[in-house]
Amino acid sequence: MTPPELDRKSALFLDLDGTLLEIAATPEQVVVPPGLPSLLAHLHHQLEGAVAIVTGRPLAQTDELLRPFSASAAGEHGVSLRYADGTREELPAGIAVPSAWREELEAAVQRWPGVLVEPKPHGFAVHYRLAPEYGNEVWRLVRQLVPPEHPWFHLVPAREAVEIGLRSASKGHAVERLMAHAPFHGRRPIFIGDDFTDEAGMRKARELGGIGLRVAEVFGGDPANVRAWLMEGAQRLDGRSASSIPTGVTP
Ligand SMILES: O=P(O)(O)OC[C@H]1O[C@H](O[C@H]2O[C@H](CO)[C@@H](O)[C@H](O)[C@H]2O)[C@H](O)[C@@H](O)[C@@H]1O
Repeated sequence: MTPPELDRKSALFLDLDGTLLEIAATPEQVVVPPGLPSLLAHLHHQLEGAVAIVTGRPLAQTDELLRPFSASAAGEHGVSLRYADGTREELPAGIAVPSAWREELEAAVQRWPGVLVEPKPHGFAVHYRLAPEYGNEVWRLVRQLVPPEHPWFHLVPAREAVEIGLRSASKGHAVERLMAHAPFHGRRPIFIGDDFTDEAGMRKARELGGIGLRVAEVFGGDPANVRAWLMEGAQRLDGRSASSIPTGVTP
């Protein structure tokens, strides 16, 4: 499948890790290509603000990574929302993975060298990319902690990781909420993602008359191709040459 052409009525919903950014050994080691924030800012200007980052990372961390670009966004797989006018929808701080579970996971990773925990304001991720031999044990423990029928929390499979997240949130819900507001309302949503949690965002984009693009299928699994497509879209929208876009982004 070839990706569609961006047009002035598009709205972009972009996942971060594995979509805009190459996967790194640990969450802290991701590298943001130097021109990416300005490319996003340029598209944001061209699409009158209809560009949102929809990520599993907390919003503060996302802003830090993409600084100075900051716009509409959903963090922690849809738990936190920020609209174009800066309004936030955020759950109370107390609605979070219970400290007993956090402590049990922190204690467990002491026995599993290379396994990392990533505490978030509401959720809690465990990464085994550096020690895949412990993947089964990680899953065994999180399944014990969070049974399938748990009313508030569920397990979110991720790339070489698993996260305990809030059942009530999803990237689909985030797309729906953002699409109900300016400047997204009335546009054609294009959701691009690479991971299990992105599927809900893609489904919602399709339900709302748009499209969902999997990085593996449409971009050969390579975030550089996603960035190149965004760059081409920006050029086409401008009717200008690549050199006139102040990004310096190299796919
Ligand atoms: O929704 P996303 O923006 O794709 O975020 C999903 C998770 O991404 C991060 O973890 C993943 O990327 C890391 C850096 O490349 C990698 O080391 C890890 O193995 C991946 O699972 C992030 O750390 C999580 O918080 C996000 O939920």
